[in-house]
Amino acid sequence: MTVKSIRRAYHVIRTALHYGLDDLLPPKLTPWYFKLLRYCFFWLRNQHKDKVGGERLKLAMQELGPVYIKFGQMLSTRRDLLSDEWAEELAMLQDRVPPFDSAIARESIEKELNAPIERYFNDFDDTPLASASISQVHTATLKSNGAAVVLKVLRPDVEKKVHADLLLMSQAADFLERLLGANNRLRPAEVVEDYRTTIEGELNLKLEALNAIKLRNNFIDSNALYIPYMYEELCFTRLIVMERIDGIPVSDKVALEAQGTNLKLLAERGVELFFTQVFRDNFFHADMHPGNVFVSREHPNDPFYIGLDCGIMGTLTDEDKRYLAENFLAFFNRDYRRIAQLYIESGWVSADTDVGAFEQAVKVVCEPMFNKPLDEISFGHVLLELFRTARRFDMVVQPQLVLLEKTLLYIEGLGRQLYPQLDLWQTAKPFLEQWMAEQVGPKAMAAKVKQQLPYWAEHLPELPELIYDNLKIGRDLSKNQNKLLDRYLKHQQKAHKSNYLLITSAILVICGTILLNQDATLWPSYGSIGIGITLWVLGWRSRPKNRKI
Ligand SMILES: Nc1ncnc2c1ncn2[C@@H]1O[C@H](COP(=O)(O)OP(=O)(O)OP(=O)(O)O)[C@@H](O)[C@H]1O
Repeated sequence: MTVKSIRRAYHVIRTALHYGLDDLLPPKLTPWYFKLLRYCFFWLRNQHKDKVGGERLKLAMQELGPVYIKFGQMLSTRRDLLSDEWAEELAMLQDRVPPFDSAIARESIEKELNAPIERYFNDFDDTPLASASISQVHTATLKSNGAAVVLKVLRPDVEKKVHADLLLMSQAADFLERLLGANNRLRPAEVVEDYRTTIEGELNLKLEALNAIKLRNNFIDSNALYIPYMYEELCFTRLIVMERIDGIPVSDKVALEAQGTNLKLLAERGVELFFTQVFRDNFFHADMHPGNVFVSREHPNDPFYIGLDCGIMGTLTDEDKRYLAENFLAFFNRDYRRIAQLYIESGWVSADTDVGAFEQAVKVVCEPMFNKPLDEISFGHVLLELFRTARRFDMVVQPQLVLLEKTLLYIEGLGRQLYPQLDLWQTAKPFLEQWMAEQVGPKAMAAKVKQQLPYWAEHLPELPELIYDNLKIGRDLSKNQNKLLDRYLKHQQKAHKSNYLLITSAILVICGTILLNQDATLWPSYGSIGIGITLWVLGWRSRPKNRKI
């Protein structure tokens, strides 16, 4: 421990005591050394008795600086952990920090470029366009083609500060974990680990640039989302350069209305975008707060979103996606047993969970939602309630699902804010239905077969040998057995050989037919069908003639 980290630890403890955060722990979880600490710092203690717990936590985090502010913002999205009042209080934390000296910004930029700014840029503006806790944004124009760009550069020493604060946070979380016991639902260590992954991702701007390039390519032909062009050759870990955009902040409804933006279309496109990113591309922007989303100024009748800051992206496994889609469909069918089973099948809750009790708990939270008309039901809210319930059954936190739930809640909130009559179910249904159809329809089967063809191509030649080896073992075993057993084995050998040929022929014919339907090149399809038919004839001829042994 360095002197600096001891001083920081003291600052954190003093702030916590000042806002009476220790009082928020249940009395039975207050060990003697806590009491001693309170006694030693009695003059500092709880000067904000009049304020509620959430507000006290918010003020303390505000005072502790950027890393804690970002942590508070992240906590505010964990509505599966916090009550709505606490979450709303923490969501008010503002990540506004004074800009750092432009001379330092210049120095950092030149260090990354390994050249003076003037070699690549004209009109570099020393006054930053925006300044946040992790980075600062400056405008300039590219010397090579005069394009308007922005330079995003990390704050000096931000990595060191983040890591020092993260270390303290994880120590505090481990300590709390011990106080609360193994079966606590708050899981502070897990929450801090989650935060570490997020914030460490934000410290690597190159990663943000690569995410933006991928997302831009996914939506290159889209009329719903635009991602600014990244100048990849000028992107590094501590500096990225991208096209400068000119849009209206999505939260500025007055400006959007003033230019006659089609808000209904815009709201629907938001929901469409979310489902396309999740279900089509499996790559979604997971930090869609208002500062990162803008709306195009041109063609207000055909508006599109402009997305910035791709530092936090989410992906789901194919299984997670399927369970998720099935969860929604089971919810709309009011099939609560299926929901409970899905949580167990997916491994989100442990296999020994009492299905009946879980089903009941799900029913209690979901059933009242149907008191509203179907089009008013929020998918994000459904997920949130399901996760809250599942946590009571010790759901293992799935960070990717929490990201998804948080993004969904935000997109739906945004959609409703832009166009209060937005019919979420009608907008989302085609995506879910199409995706489910693709999962079980002939297309999905063809895709699976295509995916597995290399495996079969590799292992099919080994099959006869494997079967032969198996039979040989059987034969060796039977050498000393009686004749009947010998005859039986011979019969089985023939049957096995014939079955193998018949099954292989069926696989080849099915594959060939599916490939033919998929407009694939003709020769592999016909070849596969031809070989299939030949094997079928061989298999049929080699089957055992006598049914009796
Ligand atoms: N390509 C761009 N064109 C125009 N303005 C931009 C561009 N990129 C960023 N900005 C401006 O800079 C602000 C901060 O950018 P960005 O969100 O990428 O930074 P950040 O440090 O990650 O901030 P936060 O932590 O709040 O997300 C944006 O809200 C926007 O106003």
